[in-house]
Amino acid sequence: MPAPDHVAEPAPAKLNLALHVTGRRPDGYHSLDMLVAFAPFGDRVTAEPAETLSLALTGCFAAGLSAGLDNLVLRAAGALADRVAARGRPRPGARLTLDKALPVASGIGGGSADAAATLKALNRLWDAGLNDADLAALGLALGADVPMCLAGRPARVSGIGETVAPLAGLPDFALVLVNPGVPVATPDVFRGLDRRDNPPLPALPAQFADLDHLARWLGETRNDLRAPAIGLVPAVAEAERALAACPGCRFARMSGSGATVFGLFPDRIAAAGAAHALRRTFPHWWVAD
Ligand SMILES: C[C@](O)(CO)[C@H](O)COP(=O)(O)OP(=O)(O)OC[C@H]1O[C@@H](n2ccc(N)nc2=O)[C@H](O)[C@@H]1O
Ligand SMILES: Nc1ncnc2c1ncn2[C@@H]1O[C@H](COP(=O)(O)OP(=O)(O)OP(=O)(O)O)[C@@H](O)[C@H]1O
Repeated sequence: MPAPDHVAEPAPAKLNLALHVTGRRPDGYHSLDMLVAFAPFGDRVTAEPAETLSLALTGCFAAGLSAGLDNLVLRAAGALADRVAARGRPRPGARLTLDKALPVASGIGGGSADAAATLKALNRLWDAGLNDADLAALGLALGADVPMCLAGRPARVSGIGETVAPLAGLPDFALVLVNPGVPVATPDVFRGLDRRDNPPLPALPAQFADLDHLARWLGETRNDLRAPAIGLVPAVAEAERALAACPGCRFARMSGSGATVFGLFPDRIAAAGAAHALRRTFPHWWVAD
């Protein structure tokens, strides 16, 4: 089969439905026990053949981001190009475009999702032949969230993010995401933790019967990064309260290290109604459904 001349990969927002900090390794990284899921929307990475690597940014959050070598898209592309070159092939290039729809440094893994989408896109464009385990190992070196973003489906995730156990499925729900517009640096939030030896997640049922079952189970869990994040950005608590008060919202919680808060709704009509009301009340917040 000839190599494709244009590859596009979605980079959906990652949600930490539950996040327990269970320890700290000698290198400073924290061991975590998490339930993660993915939104049906997010960024998008496209790749076309070219002599060298380059990156163009589009989308409503492009302005806040550098298109230089520090961008996780170019870091992922560079790491994969090195791997291809190490096998004796010429170092490949690509013209990459990142459509940045997710707010930056917002706890929904945008950079990690972009890195994962880039690895997948270029693995195909370059016919590089890396398997899922190779890609996950390469991805982990770019960010702890990249392996779960490569999997791209609901999972229990542990270690520092490298152990990804896909779940049979989650009940159907519709999502609303709210971000109060303040970027949060993940290391600052981990630094603010009072305790690092919390219990792991409670046992997962073989299957969740419905959204109310999932919401009850989530009620027994935590996001341990919530308190330090609220210490840095008090508006997270306001976003949680505003979402939880929307008609139909079954559960609301901060994702990752913040400041984005997700709300779970039974259907798209309830979610759209909540998003509309939130946009009117908080015109400066980012609201997605
Ligand atoms: C908070 C989460 O988003 C939950 O999914 C992730 O653990 C963070 O994932 P990420 O942004 O891809 O993380 P990285 O870029 O690897 O690390 C950013 C910083 O977060 C802290 N960090 C991250 C992951 C982890 N398991 N322990 C940590 O302590 C470290 O200070 C690290 O320097
Ligand atoms: N393509 C990218 N998208 C977003 N951030 C990027 C990208 N490339 C580099 N970065 C840098 O990575 C940092 C983290 O951004 P990101 O949006 O991934 O954070 P996050 O959503 O809090 O991630 P997580 O949930 O994994 O902690 C930012 O400081 C940003 O400058």
